[in-house]
Amino acid sequence: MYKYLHIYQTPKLSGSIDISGAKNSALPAIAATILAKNEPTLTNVPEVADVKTLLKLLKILGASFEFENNTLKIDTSTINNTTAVYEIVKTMRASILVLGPLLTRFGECKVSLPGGCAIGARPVDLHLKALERMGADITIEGGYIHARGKLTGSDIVFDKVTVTGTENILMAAALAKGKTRIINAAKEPEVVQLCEILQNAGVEIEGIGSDEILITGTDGELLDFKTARIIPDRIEAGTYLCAGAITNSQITIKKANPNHLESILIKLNQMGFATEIDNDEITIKPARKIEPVNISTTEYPGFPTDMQAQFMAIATQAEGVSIIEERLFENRFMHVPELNRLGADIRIQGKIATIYGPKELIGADVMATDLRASSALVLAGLIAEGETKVHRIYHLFRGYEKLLEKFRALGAQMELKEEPNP
Ligand SMILES: CC(=O)N[C@H]1[C@@H](OP(=O)(O)OP(=O)(O)OC[C@H]2O[C@@H](n3ccc(=O)[nH]c3=O)[C@H](O)[C@@H]2O)O[C@H](CO)[C@@H](O)[C@@H]1O
Ligand SMILES: C=C(OP(=O)(O)O)C(=O)O
Repeated sequence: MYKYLHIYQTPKLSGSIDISGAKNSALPAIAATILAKNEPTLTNVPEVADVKTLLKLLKILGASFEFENNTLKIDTSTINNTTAVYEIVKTMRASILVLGPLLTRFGECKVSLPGGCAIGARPVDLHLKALERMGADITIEGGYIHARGKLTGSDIVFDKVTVTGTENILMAAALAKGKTRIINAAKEPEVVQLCEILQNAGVEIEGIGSDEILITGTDGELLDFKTARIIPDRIEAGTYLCAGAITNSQITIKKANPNHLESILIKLNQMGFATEIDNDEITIKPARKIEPVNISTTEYPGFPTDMQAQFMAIATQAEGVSIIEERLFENRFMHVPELNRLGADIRIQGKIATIYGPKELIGADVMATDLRASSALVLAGLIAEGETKVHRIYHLFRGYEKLLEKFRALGAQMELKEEPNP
């Protein structure tokens, strides 16, 4: 049997929901526990498929953990295997995050080379070059990255800003001998949280939140982790705000961090939606007229690629022509043909999507292709006349905790249904 999401048209949403911890912060934070001498505790960890996949990988490596009520207590002192197998890595690219910590702690590891995925080729060449600069000997054998050697601090210049690349080098540098300078580092809030976790565990780090980070390694000494609370998921927060926007409703998200959502809020405001911030709560209000928008995805603090698909769904309802440029991933428009199946008029030319709005959407069968493309289809399904079935829904559960519960709390009508494999 396989599951699909059956969505009934829901003209208006209302009410409020809590935002979960960020998947993209939980993953590096969990990988970093490989560097621990104690048993670290992480709170506000989202119970999503990607987190469970990473924990499965750590268990295969020999770690043990308890994960209950969003609190993770993990013991990595028992790791006795340093091979991240293909069977796990193929289901989650972020498994590459164990490369830096395994190598720096054990001096040797094998990590299956992540292939391309639905949104692009996504090479890891920058991770590998940086580790080589730090003294690693890296070969690719039988589809595996085989890394060996003791790491020493070095100057790393990333040719492109890479989030998991920066995270891998931060973790590798934490136990290396000497100082590592990362130039052109990623500044995403998730990178900042990883720096803070490592700093609280005893690693000297300067330049946190800037594009130049200086890490003084402990020369092999394991770290004493303090309990850390995973930051709110800015992409989940943005997605629910988009649900308010596409249905032109007033809803409130709680336990969010508005500072991490600036570019998203600005674009919602430009589209005519007022937003009100009260500490960690954000309320979105209906627009008198939904205005078209121009968006170009870029690194933080710019507009996130992980919100591109959701804004495209809203743009189908704007009164005029919107332009969305995807600058990070070469294949991140897989939702376009599916939105068009629902009645949207979106045309792609290279990195640019032109969205002709407003168009009345009509329910249909659509196919989820990746995590955020799936969420855009759910948003479109809310306003599509009649019923929409979103297939291959497992993508969504990689990153949205309690998705059905949260949408239902806002008044949406949707259910998970099963049908035999075709
Ligand atoms: C688990 C996690 O945190 N995932 C996020 C992370 O992915 P991820 O860390 O994989 O994305 P990167 O920041 O590395 O990718 C940015 C760009 O650099 C390129 N690149 C990257 C590494 C490399 O070695 N060579 C190379 O060419 C990529 O193909 C892409 O075009 O940041 C992306 C960009 O904000 C987000 O969409 C993902 O949700
Ligand atoms: C692209 C994403 O995740 P990943 O980098 O793990 O594929 C995402 O969270 O939108």
